[in-house]
Amino acid sequence: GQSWAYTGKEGENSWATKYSFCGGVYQSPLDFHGSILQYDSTLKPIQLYGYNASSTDYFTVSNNGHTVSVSLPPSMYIEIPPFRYIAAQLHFHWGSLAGHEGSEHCIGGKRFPAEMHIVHYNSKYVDIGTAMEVADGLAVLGILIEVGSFNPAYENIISQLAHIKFKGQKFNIPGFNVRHLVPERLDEYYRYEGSLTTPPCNPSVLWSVFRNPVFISEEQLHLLETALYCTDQNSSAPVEMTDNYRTLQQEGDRLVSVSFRE
Ligand SMILES: NS(=O)(=O)c1cc(-c2ccccc2)cc(-c2ccccc2)c1
Ligand SMILES: [Zn+2]
Repeated sequence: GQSWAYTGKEGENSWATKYSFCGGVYQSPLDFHGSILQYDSTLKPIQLYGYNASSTDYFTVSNNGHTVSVSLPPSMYIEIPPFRYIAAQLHFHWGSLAGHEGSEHCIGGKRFPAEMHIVHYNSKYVDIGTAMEVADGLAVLGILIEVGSFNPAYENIISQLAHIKFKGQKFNIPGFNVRHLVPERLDEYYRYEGSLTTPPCNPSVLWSVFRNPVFISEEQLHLLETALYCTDQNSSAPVEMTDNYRTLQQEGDRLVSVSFRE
């Protein structure tokens, strides 16, 4: 489709001219801060199914010019009663060597080094394109990423980035257990109604952002921040893929439900 970027003429302040939802309501990401949080005792632990993909399955890792995405099999899904949401793909948002802060959601004003999104669509819709167009179509899991010790699960993806340095490149990798990319506590998360954080910014996402971050090493983060380009292999003006996160949006009259007390 049309082009957009995170900086320059086609940066996020111009998204709304080409993608009207981006200037609309219920936009994401948000900063999870005291005054908009509300404890909700009815929020149950997120239920993951089929996340332990077999190594005979394969995932396709792609550079789409804006992020690195990993295709996921429809045998993977989550249940958020009363609906089942089928996995589609996961992808990342990160910063740069300069800033090292590239998460989209923030907690109490703290931006994390990076964030991973696992995108699912409501099984009541025939396909993801249809689901994107309706308010209850998508459910995205947000995983905040902190710097800590080396993470072998994330290495499954990070070790492949050299194969997809340029826009349009894809590479198949053996399936692995995606559960190991997700924090331990599936019962502690922030929940709100929001949107895609990239154009076309459809307000069709039920967000669940886990309270606890996962950890990757400084070297793994450095690779994520330096390996990829937004441009294709033949470009005469290569553009590094960094700072691919959207700024914080207005919560409007929205509250964010939290599944934990303190
Ligand atoms: N950040 S996000 O979670 O809101 C998101 C979801 C989906 C998405 C993916 C499949 C089905 C439906 C929605 C795609 C992107 C995206 C990121 C970079 C470039 C282009 C698209 C981002
Ligand atoms: Zn995302």
